[in-house]
Amino acid sequence: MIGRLNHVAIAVPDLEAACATYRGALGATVSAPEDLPEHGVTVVFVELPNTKIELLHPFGEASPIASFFEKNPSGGMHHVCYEVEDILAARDRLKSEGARVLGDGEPKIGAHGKPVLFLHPKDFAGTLVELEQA
Ligand SMILES: CC[C@H](C(=O)O)C(=O)SCCNC(=O)CCNC(=O)[C@H](O)C(C)(C)COP(=O)(O)OP(=O)(O)OC[C@H]1O[C@@H](n2cnc3c(N)ncnc32)[C@H](O)[C@@H]1OP(=O)(O)O
Ligand SMILES: [Co+2]
Repeated sequence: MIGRLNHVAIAVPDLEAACATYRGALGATVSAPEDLPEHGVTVVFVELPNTKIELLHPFGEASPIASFFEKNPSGGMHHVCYEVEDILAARDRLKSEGARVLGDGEPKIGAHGKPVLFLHPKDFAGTLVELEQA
């Protein structure tokens, strides 16, 4: 069911500093920051030959990633995003197998303009999983 690795997300306490590190020390191509109010984050994408790194920083008062920094003050790996051919079929299969789909269970449009869903980390080896419609 899951296909390509679309991105690996890293939550960062200082977005500007993280961008400078990826551009400078790592010589990577880094996009401009994009605020996603509906998701409570500001995102930047680091383009790699085979996938992307999503640098995440809280946006607004009710960011779902704010509490992540209470346990991970320096930031760290936040989630992985896999592509699926049919996000609704994937959701229904996962729910039938008892996996917890976060939010109201309906896909929302993500940073790439595609429908996305999130699956509870406790059901996937302690890793927050995002699914994105390919
Ligand atoms: C969609 C736009 C963009 C894109 O790519 O297109 C994005 O990716 S936006 C990304 C930001 N949005 C989200 O992360 C939405 C989904 N996340 C959530 O709903 C919450 O973050 C949730 C439910 C995963 C955790 O919420 P919260 O931290 O408030 O809950 P708890 O503190 O009760 O945590 C429960 C339990 O899970 C552990 N946890 C929390 N976050 C993570 C994580 N990122 N990876 C692994 N584990 C995580 C937390 O430590 C708790 O564990 P416990 O052992 O019970 O202490
Ligand atoms: Co993501």
